[in-house]
Amino acid sequence: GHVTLLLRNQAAVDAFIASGSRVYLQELWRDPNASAKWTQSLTISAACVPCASTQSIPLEPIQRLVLATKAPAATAALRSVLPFLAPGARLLLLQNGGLAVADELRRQLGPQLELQPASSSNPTSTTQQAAGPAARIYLASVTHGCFRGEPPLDPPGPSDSAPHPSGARGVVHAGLGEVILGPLPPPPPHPAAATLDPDDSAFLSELAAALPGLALRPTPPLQLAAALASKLAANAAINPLTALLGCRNGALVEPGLGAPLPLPLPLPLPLPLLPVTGLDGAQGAGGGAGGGGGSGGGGRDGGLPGVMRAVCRELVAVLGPRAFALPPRALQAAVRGAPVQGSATGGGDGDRGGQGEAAAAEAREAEEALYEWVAGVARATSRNRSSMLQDVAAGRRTEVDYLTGWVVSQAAARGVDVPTNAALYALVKAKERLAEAEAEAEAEAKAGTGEGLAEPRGR
Ligand SMILES: CC(C)(CO)[C@@H](O)C(=O)[O-]
Repeated sequence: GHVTLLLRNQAAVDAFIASGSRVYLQELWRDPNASAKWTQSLTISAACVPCASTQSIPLEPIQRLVLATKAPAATAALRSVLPFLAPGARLLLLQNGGLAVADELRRQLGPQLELQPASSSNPTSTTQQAAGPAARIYLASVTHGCFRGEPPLDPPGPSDSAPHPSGARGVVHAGLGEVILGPLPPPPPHPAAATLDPDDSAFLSELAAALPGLALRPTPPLQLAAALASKLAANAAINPLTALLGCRNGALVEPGLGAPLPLPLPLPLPLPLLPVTGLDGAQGAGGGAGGGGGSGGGGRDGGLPGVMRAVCRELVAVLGPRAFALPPRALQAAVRGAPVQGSATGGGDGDRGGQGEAAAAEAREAEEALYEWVAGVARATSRNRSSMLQDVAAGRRTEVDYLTGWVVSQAAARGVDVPTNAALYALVKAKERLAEAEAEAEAEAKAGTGEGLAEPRGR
């Protein structure tokens, strides 16, 4: 089919055309030594919506829209293309924080997209999109590792004769993950379907077959909601910490850096820096900071893993222990080397402690499994600079409102205390404001010296 790249303004369209109207791809995961070949797309037309009517490119009714903006821009971008959507258009939303983006869409574009509002008490539909001409919305949890890169100026492959212009748009696919993609789950308390309806199934299977490099997994709404909740946990635990500390993901789980040092500390200690009189107290009380001593787990609740664990614990308290896509209990227990206890979901015999105890045990298991999964994501992406770290470093608005901010607002609505998430949220917002103020001051300084107005040098 015909692909049109919709960009934010005419300047971006002009720049894309000047760069050759193509997108280049390097699949580094296939060949990790950087010599992997660049391949190029066919020529792609580009347009911007506010100026589309004045362009020579007629914007045909959009049948399929891939919305690849950051979370804070998603609703506005979708609103801008509403008049161009064909009846029954399929919209693929790829943002981090899919659950928060879905909430915002319901609030702001619900009537236009015929979405079931969160407050609706009519649970008749299991997929929340009304029958008829309304758009069909799909959300995704994406775990591929990608970043923008510029291909070298020489021709990318033997079939290409001419070098491309400088500034060509390249994407480096560094880590192979997957795209868990399915129909927008309905808002709670409506039940989400555990199977795909035939129309969605046919569309998603066709897409998966057409794009094998994306490892696209068609997923029913119920399982998709769980995958989005788990991904949210990874983003809420990893992104704020890496953005605040300016570190790569792996540092969060690195022993001795993120993770607490084993106690007692190996000698010799760096004694010269410590006042001799305070030594006993300092070692005994300060060493287990973070509550590790109380848990009896050799400091397992301390250090940065302790913070990530607290983020997971709070998420389980807000969304419930069954909201996440976690490995089956037997597998979790096997991984930890622990015997599987009686069912915590009720109905088991020997239910002496009553339901409260069973629920607490289930919550503890979910917290532990969620933390293990999140720590695994940090290890698997250890060389990554998280998207939030990159946003902060570039002075851009982060997605924190759609990740930690969403957790905090859901917690408030349900009367649950989430002190760790609340603190991380406040810190990232402060960091955002500081970066913004710095960028403004820098721009003003440049304008004052005329530096920002200089002609670009060379070509
Ligand atoms: C999983 C993740 C945290 C890895 O860097 C990624 O979703 C990100 O950077 O936002």
